[in-house]
Amino acid sequence: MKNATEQIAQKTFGEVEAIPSSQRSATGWDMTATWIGANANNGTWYIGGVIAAAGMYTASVTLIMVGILSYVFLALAGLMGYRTGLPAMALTRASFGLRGSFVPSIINLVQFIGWAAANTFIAAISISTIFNSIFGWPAYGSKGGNTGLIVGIIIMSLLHLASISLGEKSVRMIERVGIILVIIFVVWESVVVFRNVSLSQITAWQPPHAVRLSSGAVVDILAAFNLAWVTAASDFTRYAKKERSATVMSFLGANIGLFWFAFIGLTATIATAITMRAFDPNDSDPSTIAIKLGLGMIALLVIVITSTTANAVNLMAAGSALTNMWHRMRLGVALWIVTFAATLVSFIPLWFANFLTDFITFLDFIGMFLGPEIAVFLVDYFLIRHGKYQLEEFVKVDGVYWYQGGINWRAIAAWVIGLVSYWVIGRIPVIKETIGATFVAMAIAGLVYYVMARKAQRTID
Ligand SMILES: Nc1ccnc(=O)[nH]1
Repeated sequence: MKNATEQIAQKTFGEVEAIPSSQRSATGWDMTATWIGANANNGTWYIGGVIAAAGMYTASVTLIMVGILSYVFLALAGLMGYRTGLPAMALTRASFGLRGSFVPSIINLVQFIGWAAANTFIAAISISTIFNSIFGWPAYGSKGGNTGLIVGIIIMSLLHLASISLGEKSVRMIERVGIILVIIFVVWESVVVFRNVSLSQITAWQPPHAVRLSSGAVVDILAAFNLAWVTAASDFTRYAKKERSATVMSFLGANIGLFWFAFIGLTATIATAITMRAFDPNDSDPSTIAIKLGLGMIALLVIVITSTTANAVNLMAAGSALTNMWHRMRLGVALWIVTFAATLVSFIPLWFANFLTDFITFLDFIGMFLGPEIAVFLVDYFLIRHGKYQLEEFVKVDGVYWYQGGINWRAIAAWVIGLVSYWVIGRIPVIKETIGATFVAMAIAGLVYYVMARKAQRTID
């Protein structure tokens, strides 16, 4: 125990709260359900439709490989949260420095608000399409088509407010009911898809040359899509009772949600392209497909519910990032702020002609910023610190994680090198055609950080 003078002498920076094992209640099933719920939604369906532009074979092989690799990173990040009890952004204090962790925190705040807005907009497109078919409102993209979108955004935002104000329990309830509706809908839709076209037709279909996506482009799209969850992992796994739940179950849940929904989006989009004899990646919207295939009202329900559950995870992660920077703010208040911000951001695509282009740009930024960041904090925890962080150092000015003035410049440098690499490598044709830039940039950032951090450790020893 420190005496009073020592405590005054020891200056602190912010606050972090570790969840002790006595307060942990999340089971393996909760972890699986959280990550299935996170990925079993409209956005995943939509991304499945987007990668259809690479053809069935490239799209599905890439989907599986990138999913497995990305969610190994999710499991590793989840393990950090489980072992320490700390939220994701507080954990980056150890690698980036107490002050340096503001960089990952701001990125997380922006990207999770961005995701909530993207999912809201994707849901609003669906809602407006359904209003068009049921009430004859002008369709998305035609004159007056914004009315349906605006109503859709408002419906989604009210549901977000309801889900955060009622707290975690209500989200869990929505999740449980939602998953049953989703299963019914998805089975139904699969039956309709395969009644109209055969699997062999789907695998034989080739995208038109003008819109064809290379395999590297698909890797980068999917990597960004999947890695975006990694920086939220600890926010949830720190409540897990068992290590296996935090790691294996998160891994399984995220992959199940991803494969399940992206495959439906993929096959349904190709099926639409075959039956309509025209391919449009914007057709990947589930309700466009639902209506073209003769489904309707139930699609609306499923879309709204699943987007709400996914966004509950996004808003929680954004709120948590805000509290790492603004420690006097309670999580509840932070949640209200990020939810309002997400509502405002959801309206932005209304002013741009093509949501798909905006969305791909958003993913490009995520891959560039997050990939190298994830590489740095995983290398720091597992390789530099050998899986041990000292909890009491997380708030100490001049402590182990203070580095120079609160910033670990080595982490920042490795991260910047990683993101410049992403930018440069992504422009090399052979990379674009094959493995994509994201994982290469991660490897570079991780390696650079490892070398610099080891060198620094040796000089101290
Ligand atoms: N793939 C995703 C990552 C993060 N947030 C989402 O809503 N979706």
